[in-house]
Amino acid sequence: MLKIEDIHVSYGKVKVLFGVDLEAKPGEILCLLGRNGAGKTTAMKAIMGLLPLSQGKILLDGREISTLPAHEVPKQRIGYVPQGRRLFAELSVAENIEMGLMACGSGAETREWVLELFPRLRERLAQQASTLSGGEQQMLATARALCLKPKVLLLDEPTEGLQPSMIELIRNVIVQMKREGLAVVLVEQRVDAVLSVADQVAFIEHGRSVETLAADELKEDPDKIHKYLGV
Ligand SMILES: Nc1ncnc2c1ncn2[C@@H]1O[C@H](COP(=O)(O)OP(=O)(O)OP(=O)(O)O)[C@@H](O)[C@H]1O
Repeated sequence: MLKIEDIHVSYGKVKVLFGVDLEAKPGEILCLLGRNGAGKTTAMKAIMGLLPLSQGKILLDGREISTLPAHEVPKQRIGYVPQGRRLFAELSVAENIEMGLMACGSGAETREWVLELFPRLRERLAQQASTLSGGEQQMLATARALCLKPKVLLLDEPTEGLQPSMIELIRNVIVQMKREGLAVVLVEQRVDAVLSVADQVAFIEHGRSVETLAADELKEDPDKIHKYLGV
């Protein structure tokens, strides 16, 4: 479904991606693992068209999307929950969801679907986003991305800094999205969390894809984790 082929990306003159290849398939969770600064977030931003590629391409269902302007990428039904959530802090929960729906012309049915996934948001529709707890903000950011009815969902460290009950809740939604046939790409630091949900694990080292393997293979060969992450 989503194919990233040999992408190279720079911030100004500083090159940070030197060849990243990934493939996210429907009904699967692909986890990106790598040390701090390896380039995981940069790869997600590049997929969303937020950073230009100096080499390589990104394809969705065989069609190149890396030539599209950034505002067209979500319309291809690629949902993105960036690290740090980026909500409209001054707006209410309902208004944040409305912004997500408007972005791609979704309606009441989609609104109902996301509120069923996150009942806690329904209880807080009038509350200002900035006053939500960290876990609730993560729910809202995820709900907003799901308003696109995405085929592909990119999540950058969605459980960072959350308490265990919230982590469990977010994790359940991610697994549910996989079951609904979405291709999920997840950046996650915690190896145990990766191994419990991932189908495929892609290691990125110093801006390069070094190895992608099935999560089951990784469980049988945990030395790889030490090799690439030093833990
Ligand atoms: N806006 C920027 N300008 C210049 N360099 C940047 C910028 N953003 C990131 N970098 C650099 O690019 C490299 C990759 O960063 P990136 O955030 O993609 O890594 P990461 O694997 O997501 O790390 P982490 O696990 O710490 O979130 C790092 O060396 C970082 O310092």
